[in-house]
This record gives sequence, structure tokens and C-alpha cells, in this order.
Amino acid sequence: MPELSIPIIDFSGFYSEDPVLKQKVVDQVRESCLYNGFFQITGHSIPLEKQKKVMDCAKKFFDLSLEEKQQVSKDNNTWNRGYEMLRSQMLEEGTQPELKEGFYIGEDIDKSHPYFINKKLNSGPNQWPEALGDGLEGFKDGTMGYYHAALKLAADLMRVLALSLELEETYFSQYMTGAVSTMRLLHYPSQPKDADEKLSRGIGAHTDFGGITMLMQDTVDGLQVWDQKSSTWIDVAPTKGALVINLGNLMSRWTNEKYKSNVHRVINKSGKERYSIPIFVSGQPDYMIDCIPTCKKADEQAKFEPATVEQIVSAAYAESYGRAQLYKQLAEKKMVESQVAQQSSPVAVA
Ligand SMILES: O=C(O)CCC(=O)C(=O)O
Ligand SMILES: [Fe+2]
Repeated sequence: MPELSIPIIDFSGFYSEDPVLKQKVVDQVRESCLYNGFFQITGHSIPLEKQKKVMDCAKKFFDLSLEEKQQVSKDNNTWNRGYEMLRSQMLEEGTQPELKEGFYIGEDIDKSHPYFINKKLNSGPNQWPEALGDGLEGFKDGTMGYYHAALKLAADLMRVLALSLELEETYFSQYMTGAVSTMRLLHYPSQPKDADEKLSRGIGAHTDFGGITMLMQDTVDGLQVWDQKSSTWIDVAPTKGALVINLGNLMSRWTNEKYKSNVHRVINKSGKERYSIPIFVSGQPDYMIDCIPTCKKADEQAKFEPATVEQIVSAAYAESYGRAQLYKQLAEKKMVESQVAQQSSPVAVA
């Protein structure tokens, strides 16, 4: 059997004057979305230099001491910005909390902005790591420069998705106006050699919650995508300059599950540090997600009730973080119980 891989699509065709090249991109994207919702793109609009700069920012940030990183802890706010320690999240039931640390960034939303005032999904100011000192301005530039370039590309990707579903190219424009998108700088330490392979994960098997995810990997592999057809994991080999694109649950729901939101995970067995930068593009928080007309026949029922972007994404967050918290609480309870048992066990008297 030939080795399975995630297709690499040359996105430059979308910007071409030649309708044949543009249609080719649309057809390749459709094929991937119907198969497992994962593809890589090259020839896109984000310059390599911007990609390199943001990756350097990530490495500099994670090189800070734990104490310095904790100064910008995500626990300081409720809008999902800042540092998240190792083992904070747990996406796969039956595994251990995950071996990754992260730094969450988004659009810098001022406290006078209606999104902040109305406590919209993931909306508020960023937390910036002052501990970077002179390097802070470069960090802001590097991260936000990449973030904005990626969101421009996200809008183009949504145009291609619209065309792939036989919709007007601008069908998703309203959803993308005022879209809430979170970027995560991620660092996966190399998995310890004695780690239980079955339970240790950089990130457990999961599907993404939002519309689309755009992921930049550094040079170390570890990302795997589940292939339903062959019941195997496909390794997503890092490809210089390429972005991995996948569809999230919101997009699958919107298309009446015609397009796939696929299971993926990270296990870093490389013996090296792994870095990656996903951006989760979720859309305008109040936008109502209701089955796209071309995704069901006129007499067919939609599989899901209409719900807003915010309702769909918030529910998914609450579930995954709740699972990690529950695991920690149970582990702490077990530890306390065993300490109490040791203290109260009868001591043998000679
Ligand atoms: O780091 C990666 O390669 C994947 C990250 C991921 O799946 C996620 O953050 O949802
Ligand atoms: Fe993911």
C-alpha cells in the first residue's frame, strides 16, 4: 500500500488570472474536505520571512523561566489570552494531561470595544510578556504581523470553500467580518523515554472546535491525522513554508457533515523540542450557523439545530478544560486518600 499523506495544494492558482488554475485549487480543496478535511497549502500569501519571525518569537517566549511565563498566565483573564502551563488541557479521554505549553494571542480588543463590554467569545486585550524586555516590541510585531497576514489568507480560503460548495464566492464574508480568531504558540517538549506511550500525548486525539484551523509547523514532526478508510494515523510531514489547513466541528456542522472535521493528535517522540502555531478561525460570535442550502436536498432534514458561533465554540471549550480539571481533582483526591491511609495504618510494635 502506498504511504498515505496529506495532499499539498499549490494555492497560487487561486490568485491566478487563469480560471482553469483557480478551479483546480477549488476542486482539490473540495476533494480533501470530503475525504478527511485536511490539506496543506504552498504558494499562499504569507511570506516565509513572516513565518520565520513568528516561530522565532515562539521560541524566545518559551525560553523564559516558568515564573516569567506565569506572569502572563491565561488564568489572569477570562478571554483566553496568555500562557498555559504544561498539562493544562486534556482532549483525549483515558490519557494523561497533555505535554505541551502554549501562549494564546488574538486581536488586541480594547476594553471599550463592544465585544469586550458584551463579553463576546475570546475577546479582550492581549497579555504581553514584559519579561522579554527589549525584545518585547519585536515579539508584538512578529506575532501580530503573522496573525494579520494569516487572517487575510483565511478570508481567501473561505472564498475557495464557498466555491467548492457551489456557493457565491462571497458567501462567508459576513461570517468573516469581525471574526474571532485565536492564535496559539505551542511548544511540545520531547516526550520522556519512559513515558507510557499509550497515555502520553503532546495533544490528545481530538477534532478542532471552530471553522478552519491554519497550522504552521516548525521542522519537527509529530502531528498525525486519523485515516478512517485504512484505520491508520497519517504523519503530517513538515513542509517548508506550507500551512496545514483543517476544518473544525463548526464547519462540519454547517455543511451538514458533508465536509469532515477530522481527528488528529500530536505525539512528540522525536527526541527534539517541537513548536507549532495554529490559528483557529471561528467567525463572528453572533453569526447564526444553520445548514448551508447546498449541503442538503430540499426534502432533507438538517442534522443540527441552528446555533451561534459563540454557543458552539464555548460549549466545546468548557468540555475539554473540564476534563483536565476533573482528572487533576481525582488525582489529588487519590493522593490525599493514600496519605490519610498511610498515616492511620496501624504501626507494628515489636
Ligand atoms: O501542534 C500541532 O501540530 C497540532 C495542534 C492542534 O491540533 C491544536 O492545537 O488543535
Ligand atoms: Fe487540533
